[in-house]
Amino acid sequence: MMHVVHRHTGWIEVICGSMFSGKTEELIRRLKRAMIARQKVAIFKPKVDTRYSTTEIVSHDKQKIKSIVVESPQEILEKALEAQVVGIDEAQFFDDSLVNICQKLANMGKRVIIAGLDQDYLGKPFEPIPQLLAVAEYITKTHAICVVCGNPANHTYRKTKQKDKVIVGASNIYEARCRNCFHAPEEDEEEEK
Ligand SMILES: Nc1ncnc2c1ncn2[C@@H]1O[C@H](COP(=O)(O)OP(=O)(O)O)[C@@H](O)[C@H]1O
Ligand SMILES: Cc1cn([C@H]2C[C@H](O)[C@@H](COP(=O)(O)O)O2)c(=O)[nH]c1=O
Ligand SMILES: [Zn+2]
Repeated sequence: MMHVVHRHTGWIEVICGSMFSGKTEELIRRLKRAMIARQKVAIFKPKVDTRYSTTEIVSHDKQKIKSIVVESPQEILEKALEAQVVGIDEAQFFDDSLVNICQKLANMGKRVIIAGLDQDYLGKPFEPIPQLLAVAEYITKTHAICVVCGNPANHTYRKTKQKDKVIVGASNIYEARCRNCFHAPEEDEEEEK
């Protein structure tokens, strides 16, 4: 009879959705539960996001958890060697090398939980989240509430005319909108003509 040995495996979980949809709250919830179970947890966020704190991940509703600020995905790999669970917030601000690094971490037997925006303010896919969705074992799509009509919101509307893809901000610049109430800013400009 063949004897199959089941090796402990790691995996990738992605939490994605619009701004204000509860990605960070869900990430914090999962990480706190792992900590309660005395698992070794390492939490990271990119240097570009210093919105609320440099030492913590902070949700829009002020829930917090200690985190390490890193400049690159390679730094996550180096600093997560001892961890059983790896949390990464604002993953859309990392370059595409994050995908390979998360695969490596999962192949090392770690649980990797990633939160990030799946679309930018134009409604375009926000890399590297779409690539991470392709390789993840588990995917959670979170929804905010459309501030115009109250439907589930899958989009992030930018209230200013800034055109850079990356503009760090919160409700001062952005709002959650549903499919019906969202339109890309170019459409605003068309209407103004
Ligand atoms: N339009 C909205 N819909 C739902 N929650 C909102 C909205 N605007 C602000 N919030 C707040 O944002 C919180 C979610 O924050 P957070 O987890 O940081 O979201 P994300 O990481 O997806 O941006 C909610 O619990 C709520 O307090
Ligand atoms: C849509 C969009 C957002 N951003 C920025 C704005 C915030 O700093 C983060 C998202 O934070 P959250 O935890 O999901 O609320 O991303 C951006 O730079 N470009 C965009 O198109
Ligand atoms: Zn709406």
